Amino acid sequence: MSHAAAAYPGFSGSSASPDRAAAAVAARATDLTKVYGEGETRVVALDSVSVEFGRARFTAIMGPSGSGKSTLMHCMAGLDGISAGSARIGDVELASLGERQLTRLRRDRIGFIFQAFNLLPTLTALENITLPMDIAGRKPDREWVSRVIETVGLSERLAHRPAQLSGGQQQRVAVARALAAQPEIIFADEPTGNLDSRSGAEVLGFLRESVQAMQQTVVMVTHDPVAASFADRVVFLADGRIVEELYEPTADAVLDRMRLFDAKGRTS
Ligand SMILES: Nc1ncnc2c1ncn2[C@@H]1O[C@H](COP(=O)(O)OP(=O)(O)OP(=O)(O)O)[C@@H](O)[C@H]1O
Repeated sequence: MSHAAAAYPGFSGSSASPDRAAAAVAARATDLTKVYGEGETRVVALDSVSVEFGRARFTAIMGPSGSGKSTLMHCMAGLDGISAGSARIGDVELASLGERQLTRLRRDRIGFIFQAFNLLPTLTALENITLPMDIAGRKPDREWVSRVIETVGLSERLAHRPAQLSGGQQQRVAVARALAAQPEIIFADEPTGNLDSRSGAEVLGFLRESVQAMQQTVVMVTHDPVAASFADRVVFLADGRIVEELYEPTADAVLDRMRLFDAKGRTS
């Protein structure tokens, strides 16, 4: 049993294999470079990064603070422009889109889960879950939404407002909100950063379940080796470059790699 399976009862473990990585690609960066500032304040946050995020796969992005994790996610999600190279969601080249087209793409094709749950306090759990679809003028697929709500265990809490929910429950609402619209890809930035380990494991279990049972694609930035062990694959960044990948990671294997990079960082 993997570490993830031990941490999350009901979690059946990953059946993914590296072979499946060659299957359909949900998002792809090619020689993606992102530079912030100029002159003395110039920072190369991403240095010619090429990476594919497979469909119906759970990928974790790890690396030391400042290595470019959030930048990679923001560029791939169309939240930040790129300096050179290419970032695609499906077949769509993000740099070719205008601001309105980008907004529509984010709304219609991408789901987001942030460390701060970003729920609207005046809305109930159910209203928060269906809000993105309401804004997009899309009719929620009731059967699907019910399945998502059941999967994340919120059936008894739908009329509650965020303040009446625990942190773990609030993040489950955020997960359900991202899943309900059936986006092509979900980007999660430290989704368990504000949760205790048990709630965190639950939320990660639901994300894992959404990949396995619902063929959702998830890309998650995390510092936590246990969180990363729920993924099919871990991509390690250092100084804006991809330096390592790990398939079917265990928390121990992730920790080992992190120690290795720390040691290299100190000696280089
Ligand atoms: N808006 C910005 N303006 C200038 N520099 C930035 C900006 N955003 C990020 N950077 C720089 O780009 C580099 C990568 O930052 P990024 O936030 O992607 O790292 P990270 O790996 O997500 O870090 P952390 O784990 O601390 O969140 C850092 O050196 C950071 O200072």
